[in-house]
Amino acid sequence: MHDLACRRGDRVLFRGLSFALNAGEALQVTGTNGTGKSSLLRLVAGLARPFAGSVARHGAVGLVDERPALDPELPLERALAFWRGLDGRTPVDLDALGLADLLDVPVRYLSTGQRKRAAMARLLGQRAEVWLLDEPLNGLDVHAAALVERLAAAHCREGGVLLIASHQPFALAGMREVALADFAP
Ligand SMILES: Nc1ncnc2c1ncn2[C@@H]1O[C@H](COP(=O)(O)OP(=O)(O)OP(=O)(O)O)[C@@H](O)[C@H]1O
Repeated sequence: MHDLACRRGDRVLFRGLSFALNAGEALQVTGTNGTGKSSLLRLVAGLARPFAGSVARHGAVGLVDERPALDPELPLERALAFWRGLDGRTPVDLDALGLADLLDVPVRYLSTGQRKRAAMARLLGQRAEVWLLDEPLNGLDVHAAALVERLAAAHCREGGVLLIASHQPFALAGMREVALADFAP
């Protein structure tokens, strides 16, 4: 991220944000509701264009936000199979994610935490080098939250890059933190 600025509607949310993440590094962006955390992830993902500055990425990007890209009408197994057809057949431990007993349940019936875990399953299958996690612990019970923290640590150990947007604490050794409010105009 180089000298990045973000505008939504007629308001500039932040400006002058520069940051570099190398392989294995993690950064948490913090800030109160509406400071622009999700907007920043969308800029980094390439889903929105910066008002100023630029983003450069190396490697594939996996974004997990509150909208899992899983067909709500399909049973979970088939919704995940759709992505396996595109992402490749990386084995994902659905048991560890607490999803093994839910494979016949339509995605629209999954609880908030179950949907989040399903989104993590898809992310793991994607094998993207860059993980962008928007409020990754939202809706998760303590066991699932600890699991996601372990998955994030493993991702970084394997040389992945991690950018988290959250106002909640996320336990990850060595993760740096930046407060988006410091870049308000
Ligand atoms: N398409 C849009 N047009 C205009 N304003 C928008 C648009 N999308 C988001 N915003 C505004 O941009 C601001 C930042 O939104 P964003 O979702 O990035 O914040 P956030 O820090 O992730 O908040 P939260 O902690 O509530 O998730 C909010 O005030 C929001 O209303």
